[in-house]
Amino acid sequence: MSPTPKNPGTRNPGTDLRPDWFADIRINTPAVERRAATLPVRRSLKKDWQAAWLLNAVRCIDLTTLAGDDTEDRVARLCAKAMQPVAPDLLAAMGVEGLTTGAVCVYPTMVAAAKRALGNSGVPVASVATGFPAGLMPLDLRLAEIRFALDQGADEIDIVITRAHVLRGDWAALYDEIRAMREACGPARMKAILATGDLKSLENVARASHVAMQAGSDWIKTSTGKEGVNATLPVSLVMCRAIRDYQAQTGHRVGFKPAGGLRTAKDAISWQVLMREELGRDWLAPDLFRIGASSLLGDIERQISHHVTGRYAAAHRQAIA
Ligand SMILES: O=C[C@H](O)COP(=O)(O)O
Repeated sequence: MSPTPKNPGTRNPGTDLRPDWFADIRINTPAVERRAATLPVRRSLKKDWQAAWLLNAVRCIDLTTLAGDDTEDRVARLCAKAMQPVAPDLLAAMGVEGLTTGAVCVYPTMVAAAKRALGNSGVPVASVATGFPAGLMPLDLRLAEIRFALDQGADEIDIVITRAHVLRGDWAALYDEIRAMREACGPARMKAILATGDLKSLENVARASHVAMQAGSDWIKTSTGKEGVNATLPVSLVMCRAIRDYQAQTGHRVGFKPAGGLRTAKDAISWQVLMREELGRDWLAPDLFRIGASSLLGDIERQISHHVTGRYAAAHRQAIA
């Protein structure tokens, strides 16, 4: 029997490096792909049920801007959207109050602007760090970047791993690097971006997931959004099963964040079905589930508008995100 689960929101303290927990992992890729293919059609969600799942997706979104031309003004507009992600008239029609996104996610130099814009709304600011997106910088600079983001006020840190450690099977190097990042994060909760599109095999995805959790990551995240292939359902299924195995071994609950390329309301529902069926209802809340997305919210709001009014809103009503 698994150890008793920890409370939501508590940190994952990690463990010593335990390669024996993942060394023998073999993945049946066709079986994973078949299972993943069932998820988008697993539930035919209609009307109120569909609206409820879409509203839940909104509260789990890390509303993101990670572009070279980001400005403080753009970040302020993103934050306004995070605090009021769906038009007030639509929410009122559904009897919903106080809906925000799970967080906003920005580059370190934009954290202070995001904190100012969000004020005391309670919406956390997540900062990417450690040489996002490639991570190819000396470790001391990557750790310094975490400290900079924290000084600016970041509540959560999304780190990137050195893909070469995974490709060479150097699990000790990967563990030590993530452990050092976790220590640099202090009280801020940490998401480890595995950049799964760079990892070459589902076995590597599973092994990197285990090492990231053993090193104390509070969430594991698929992608930066900048790889050639970003979040996919097969990769997400493998990562969720690693989370389940880690919980069975330790009792610690680690969150999951698919990111990159999630654009449609249908995506938002498919990934929630995955969480519900593989990890259970507790993984449908922002403490344990985030969707990293820059443009998903627009389609969700469009579908919610259709649900409430019977019409699709004009694009200008969903101008941001
Ligand atoms: O972490 C979030 C991703 O960078 C967002 O990717 P996206 O722009 O494809 O939604």
